[in-house]
Amino acid sequence: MTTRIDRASAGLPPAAPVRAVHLGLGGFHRSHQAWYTAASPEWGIAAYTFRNTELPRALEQQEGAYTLLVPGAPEATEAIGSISRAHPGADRASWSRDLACPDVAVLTLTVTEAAYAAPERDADSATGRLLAGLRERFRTSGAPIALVPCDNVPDNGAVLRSVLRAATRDDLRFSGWLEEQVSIASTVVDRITPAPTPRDVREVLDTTGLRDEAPVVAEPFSEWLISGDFPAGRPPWELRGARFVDDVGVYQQRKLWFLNGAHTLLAYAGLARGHRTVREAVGDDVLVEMVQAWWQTASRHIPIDAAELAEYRRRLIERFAAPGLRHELAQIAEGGSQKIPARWLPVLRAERAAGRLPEPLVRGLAAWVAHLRVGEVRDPRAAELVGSARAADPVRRTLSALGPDAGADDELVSAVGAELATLAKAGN
Ligand SMILES: NC(=O)c1ccc[n+]([C@@H]2O[C@H](COP(=O)([O-])OP(=O)(O)OC[C@H]3O[C@@H](n4cnc5c(N)ncnc54)[C@H](O)[C@@H]3O)[C@@H](O)[C@H]2O)c1
Ligand SMILES: O=P(O)(O)OC[C@@H](O)[C@@H](O)[C@H](O)[C@H](O)CO
Repeated sequence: MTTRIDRASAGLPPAAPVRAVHLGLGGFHRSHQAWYTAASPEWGIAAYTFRNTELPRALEQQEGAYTLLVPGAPEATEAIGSISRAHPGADRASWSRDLACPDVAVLTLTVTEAAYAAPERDADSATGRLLAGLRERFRTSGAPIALVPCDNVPDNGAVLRSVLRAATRDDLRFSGWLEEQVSIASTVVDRITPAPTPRDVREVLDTTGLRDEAPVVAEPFSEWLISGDFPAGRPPWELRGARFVDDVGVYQQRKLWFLNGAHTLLAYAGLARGHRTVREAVGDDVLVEMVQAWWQTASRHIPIDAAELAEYRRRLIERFAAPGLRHELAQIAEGGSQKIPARWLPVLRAERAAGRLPEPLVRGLAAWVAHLRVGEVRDPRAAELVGSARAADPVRRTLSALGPDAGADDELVSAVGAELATLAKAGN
């Protein structure tokens, strides 16, 4: 009979009082924000999923305790105890109570790129839930709070602010309170955290001797850059290396273009070449050459010192090739319509403005269209995109969905079309 992880079996202190709330409890929150918060025993998190009910149930049975497994760095594997309570998103009563509580100083979010795409008024959307909770706070204590979006979205703080403004413009008192009392930080977040699998449960049992139904596996590297104010205080995240900066802009571009941009290239081009994981894809010289060419192209448009970028690129290849982390290309390929605009388009536009056709992106876009034609497509716009990619003139129609300028660019459409034909001939 194996022992299940809980606070006592993991040697963790009792749950701390809740002073932070999280929306979008998934793998990344557990490997990143909860790990940073775990350095301080005074800050407990009440974490809410969106639709998942299994994860909060498992965490509640474990008193919030879970294992962060770090392959290749056994000293970094640890039991995390910063989640004091876990709730399904449908638990609206607790959500309202937590957000109304003046002791709660911080609300972090990992709600995927799609959640920021439009000002959603639907009560079940991330924005709807966020607004319902903030309205309760406004109605009760009115205490200040800081929102900390942690999704791979450029200017995530400014984007969240404009989503909230658009959704509340008809309510002057509430929107005035949001402007005055709700601070919104911008962040760059980084820690490669593949979607958890049943295999992780077995590995944790082998490593720690404890049964854990909610473990998470992540790489040793972690980064968190934050710019913004915390009017009601915050956990001392800097104890684990978070950095507070005036402006995250250039670091955001570096992360989104170099890391995430390369991931998205590897995902579509790698799947087309029969690979399944990032590690497999960076064992393929053709793909590494394409990623290096992408980085070379992106380097032209980012004001970071060449030596620093070279070191960043070297470390990325190391991180992508790390053994022990099974990062599925299919997972990264999900939601391309939400990811490509942030990861590739700024560089594509800058290159086109300079009269150049960036070869790695031509290949990446062709691989994306090929994926939409034959792959298992998971995307909030799947029906529309699959329809476009499988109709006549697929490249123009699909690129138009990314941006009208891309679809109207004859030279780009023709180059992507030629590449798509080459892929089709090669049997993909
Ligand atoms: N996994 C990583 O390596 C990583 C690294 C950096 C940033 N991120 C960011 O974190 C996000 C979550 O990643 P994850 O690995 O935790 O994924 P996950 O699938 O494990 O968890 C995602 C969470 O978001 C919720 N969610 C999904 N769609 C939503 C929506 N429309 N509105 C609100 N919530 C929604 C899910 O229910 C779940 O609670 C990513 O989308 C990305 O922006 C992830
Ligand atoms: O999490 P997503 O789906 O936005 O993107 C997939 C990966 O590119 C991403 O999770 C990276 O691994 C992560 O951003 C590294 O910090």
